[in-house]
Amino acid sequence: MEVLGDSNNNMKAWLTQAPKLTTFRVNKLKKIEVDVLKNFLISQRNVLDTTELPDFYFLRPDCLILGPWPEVSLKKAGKEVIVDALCAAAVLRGAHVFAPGVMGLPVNSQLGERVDIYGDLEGHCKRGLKVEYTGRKLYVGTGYLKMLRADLFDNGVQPSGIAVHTILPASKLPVVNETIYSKGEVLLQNLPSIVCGWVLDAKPNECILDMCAAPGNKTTHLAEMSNDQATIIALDKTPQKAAKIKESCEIQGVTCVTAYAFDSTKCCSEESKGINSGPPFPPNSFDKVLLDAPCSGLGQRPQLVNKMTPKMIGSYKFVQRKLFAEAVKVLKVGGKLVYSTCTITEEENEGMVAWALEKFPCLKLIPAEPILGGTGLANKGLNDAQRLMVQRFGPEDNELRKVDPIYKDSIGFFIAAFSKS
Ligand SMILES: C[S@@+](CC[C@H](N)C(=O)[O-])C[C@H]1O[C@@H](n2cnc3c(N)ncnc32)[C@H](O)[C@@H]1O
Repeated sequence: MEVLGDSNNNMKAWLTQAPKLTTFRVNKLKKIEVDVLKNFLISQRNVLDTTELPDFYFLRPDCLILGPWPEVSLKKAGKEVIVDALCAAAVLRGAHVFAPGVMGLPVNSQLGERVDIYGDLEGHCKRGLKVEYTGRKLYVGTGYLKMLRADLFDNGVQPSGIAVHTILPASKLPVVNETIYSKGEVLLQNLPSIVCGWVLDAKPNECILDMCAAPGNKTTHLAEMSNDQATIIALDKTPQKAAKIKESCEIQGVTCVTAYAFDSTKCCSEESKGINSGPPFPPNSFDKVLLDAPCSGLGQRPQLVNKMTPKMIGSYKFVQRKLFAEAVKVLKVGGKLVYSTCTITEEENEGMVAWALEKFPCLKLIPAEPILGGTGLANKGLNDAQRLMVQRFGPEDNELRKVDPIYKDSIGFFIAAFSKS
């Protein structure tokens, strides 16, 4: 199967790098003090012994962009901590190293000493390695050791907490997360995911269904943009995931969301007593539906390792189609359906749009405005007018429209919008 499209070398290189910017979604329901971020960066600047601060600015009132450290470099410490590939990817995006991600640490390590963080690119490092790892590895950052081998490997329980306090990722992104604001004022969110909320454009008094909602990052964005005055129902398959949505709403002070654990492939039923009774729902119930579908996730960056087989990748379209069919049923006539994925395969993106337009004559593709990403791919089932209505976020050159570089440097993502007649 063709996974990476025609420009595969370019795409592969792009996918292995971290985005050059960090994006926060800003909670409109809370007041954010920008000085908190500034002071946090100043304290890091002192540790890094540099003079300039990273650039930060509001792209829109609900979207804060933070750039990399402009002039900074650290000498390697000469002592290696080996982490798994997922942990390494997180470090490149500005995270600390959490204990479960650590695979190897030299025996003579001391608390508080400077260490170089390396990602294991082969997955061959045995947990608890004491000597130098000789497999393929990538330097991803530098930090201070917060746990010793005894805490990490020797006491028989899964360790938790920060094992290495990252001070500078190899990507030069600031080490920052939402905990610098303690009351849910901001959330780390990839730029295309924020755009997805803008496309759905939740308004007060609208009745909105978020079909695949956990952990609730888009749900809470929709609630906040409606000023907490829409009626939002958020579904996810398992009770643990539905609990995550509730937790996100609590942290962010959102009250207009009701979350249920429910299989959205069955979310429409003629027998339903109405949306207030919970899922399933009657046909034609919602003004807007968001289907942020389960997908192969191949747009995630950086991807240092990907173990998905073509068979696994090809399996997602089946559940996406089932979910899509239910979305069409529960959407009101005149309503808006937004379909999105965080993957790059044409089958789950342009291919799904082409399939839906053929399968549901009541659907019309509409521009997924505000249009900020690139066009849909050519020769993948959409004509040029349709390609211009969808948004594909990636490194591709777009002969049909110019794309601001900021929207080309996040993760791979796709958004399409439909109306129902
Ligand atoms: C891309 S993630 C959603 C991310 C979420 N929209 C956000 O922005 O925080 C897809 C979600 O679909 C859920 N899912 C998969 N199959 C489902 C089904 N049949 N019904 C409901 N949720 C499902 C997964 O559990 C996963 O949480």
